[in-house]
Amino acid sequence: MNTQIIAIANQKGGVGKTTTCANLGIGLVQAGKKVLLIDGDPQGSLTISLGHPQPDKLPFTLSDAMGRILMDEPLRPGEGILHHPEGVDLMPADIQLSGMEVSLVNAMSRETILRQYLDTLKGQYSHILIDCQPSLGMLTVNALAAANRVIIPVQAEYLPAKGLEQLLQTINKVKRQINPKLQIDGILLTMVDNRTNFAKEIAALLRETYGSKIKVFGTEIPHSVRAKEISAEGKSIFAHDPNGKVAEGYKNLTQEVIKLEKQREKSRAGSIR
Ligand SMILES: Nc1ncnc2c1ncn2[C@@H]1O[C@H](COP(=O)(O)OP(=O)(O)OP(=O)(O)O)[C@@H](O)[C@H]1O
Ligand SMILES: [Mg+2]
Repeated sequence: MNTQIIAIANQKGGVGKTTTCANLGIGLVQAGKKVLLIDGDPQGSLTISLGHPQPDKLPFTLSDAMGRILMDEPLRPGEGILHHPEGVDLMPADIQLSGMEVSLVNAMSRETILRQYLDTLKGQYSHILIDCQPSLGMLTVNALAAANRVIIPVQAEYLPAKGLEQLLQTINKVKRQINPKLQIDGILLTMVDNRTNFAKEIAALLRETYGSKIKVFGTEIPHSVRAKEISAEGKSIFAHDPNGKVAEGYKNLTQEVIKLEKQREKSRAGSIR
């Protein structure tokens, strides 16, 4: 299986990375895909939002898996992977993962430990989504080194000035030095309040500034309290508010993501022919 590995990254906090990871992941499951989510944040927000309120009580988390790779120790097939009732698999994270940031500093091939871990799982999934922490540290670099695609959620409420530049620089550096396959899928506007023109202005500004280089997804995720409620419920927006506008947003995003990979496959096939 040609596994698509998508990092959901932005070093700015609270822009909708985790919400997007969970709901795009479950959206892909509903579209018939086999999906693994990786919680790449020591805060464990993705783990919590998928029904595990105390990640530090879990017997095995991403830091254990990466530790095995670092120590060259074997992993059992699927070891520590949790199954969510809505059909998605999850490699959880807890606060121990913050220690990994330190362990990696002096490790050999430190940028590719996560990639090596995912290599052991790849054949089993059509899609692996990585929820990044809000920083550009070693864990995010590991996610970018493992991925072939990046989605950048941007909260439509603020002008994403300097931060985005820095993120794009990091992505380009990883692409140049470690992972030439890495491609930016696009910028995703989140928490869009349609009562104001702000999102439209920001989208226009983003397209003007980056449009020639980076796609801004046609889908925008609307702001809704229903989206805020889901992390406490441990379920997706599709289960919590199936007919709401956020569910519709993530459904459309799922279709855009699938369309992108089909387009790329086609152009690859075309260039081989
Ligand atoms: N479409 C939405 N409408 C309203 N609230 C939302 C929406 N999407 C996410 N939120 C809320 O905004 C907050 C931040 O979202 P989320 O945790 O997904 O962001 P994040 O980028 O992962 O944050 P962090 O950088 O801390 O990891 C959460 O409380 C979440 O419930
Ligand atoms: Mg998060």
